[in-house]
Amino acid sequence: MEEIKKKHIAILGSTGSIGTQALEVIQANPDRFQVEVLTAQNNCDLLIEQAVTFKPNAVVIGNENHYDKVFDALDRLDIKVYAGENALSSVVQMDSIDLVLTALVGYAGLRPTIKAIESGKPIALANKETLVVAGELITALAEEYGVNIYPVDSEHSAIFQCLVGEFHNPIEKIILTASGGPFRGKDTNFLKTVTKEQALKHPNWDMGAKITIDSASLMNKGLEVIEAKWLFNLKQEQIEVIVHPQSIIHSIVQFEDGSMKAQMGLPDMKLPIQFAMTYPERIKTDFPRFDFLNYPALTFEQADTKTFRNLALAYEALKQGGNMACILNAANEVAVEKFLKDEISFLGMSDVVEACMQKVSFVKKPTYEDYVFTDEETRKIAFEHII
Ligand SMILES: NC(=O)C1=CN([C@@H]2O[C@H](COP(=O)(O)OP(=O)(O)OC[C@H]3O[C@@H](n4cnc5c(N)ncnc54)[C@H](OP(=O)(O)O)[C@@H]3O)[C@@H](O)[C@H]2O)C=CC1
Ligand SMILES: CC(=O)[C@@H](O)[C@H](O)COP(=O)(O)O
Ligand SMILES: [Mn+2]
Repeated sequence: MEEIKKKHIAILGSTGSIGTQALEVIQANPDRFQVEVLTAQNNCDLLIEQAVTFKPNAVVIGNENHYDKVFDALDRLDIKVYAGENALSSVVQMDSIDLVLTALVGYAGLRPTIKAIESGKPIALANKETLVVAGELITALAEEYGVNIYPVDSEHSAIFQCLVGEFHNPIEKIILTASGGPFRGKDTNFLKTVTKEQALKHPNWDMGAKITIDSASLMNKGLEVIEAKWLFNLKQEQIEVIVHPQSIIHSIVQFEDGSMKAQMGLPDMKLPIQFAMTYPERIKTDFPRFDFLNYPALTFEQADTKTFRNLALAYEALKQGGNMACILNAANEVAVEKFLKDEISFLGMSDVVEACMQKVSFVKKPTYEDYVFTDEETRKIAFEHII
């Protein structure tokens, strides 16, 4: 039997929700994958445990204060240990890496993703913020370096799966499904006093804190609209959102003949993670299967963008173009962090985003340096707005 060449994977953010599920996929398929790099920001205990199990070539701990502890645990196993933000951007360039999974959260994903693309590494992209901040730059770079970006986000993986075999057929529109989050159907009066504990209870998905808050505020769907624009080269008018509380249909493509294709299954991120790592192949899994009889009703509703203003703000950022989505993202990252510390209210998050979109300098054709400056300026203005 022909031996399959193992794919050597770098996981940026291996200690998070996506990172740990990616490791489960790898553990179930040891003949196909080898872990090359693991990274974490603060969780050095889990990073060490993962490194002992998966024996990567190198690890990066973002917070340099943890370097000694990680080094002491892993050096004797012949695992290279690096620390700090710059190390992330260096490590992705290692010759031995075949695929970089960007499973870290937030703006921090941008620079390592650029460096990975410039080194010709295919990207399995979970870190949607990278495309929200700098979609134009990233897609241009990917084209220049001939690098594929495989979506991990469940909706975008669904679209991608619907497009397999259809890449020559123009898309009329796509429909991204949204669960509606824990506050679906609630009004502004109710939302005034909701707590982070309530917002962190997603009805269908178990995810990291930042994306869970984004789902509750519908910012996640706004970020996904922007992510879809860049991944699939669409106009804003071609991207719709529909609320589908069961999260079984993960998204839909409509072609120019009117035919619609949808991808469905139980809400489980291991499938999109695995598909991004094995494309174009599908490999056998023992993930639980969807049964129609357990879901007699799959339902759909209009998204309430008057109450959940973030989705409308994201469409507005997309319409304005330039660095506006970078402003939206940075303001939202500050707002979510402050909400998680009980320093602003749930509805206050949209106020911060809106204020930053009005106040931060607009740049029509941003360079990488402009994005860096915009991110910094927005964070300052967001903090001033909150104080
Ligand atoms: N979770 C999900 O189901 C889905 C997630 N996504 C996207 O995937 C990305 C990851 O999400 P998720 O796994 O939920 O997030 P988590 O918060 O669970 O994990 C984040 C990971 O990134 C690391 N990290 C945090 N901050 C930094 C930083 N500043 N620099 C470098 N690394 C950092 C964390 O390390 P440490 O543990 O040490 O803090 C952790 O490994 C996000 O962009 C999210 O939007 C998309 C679709 C679904
Ligand atoms: C699993 C995944 O892809 C998340 O982005 C999920 O879609 C969040 O659910 P919402 O639809 O509530 O934003
Ligand atoms: Mn998603």
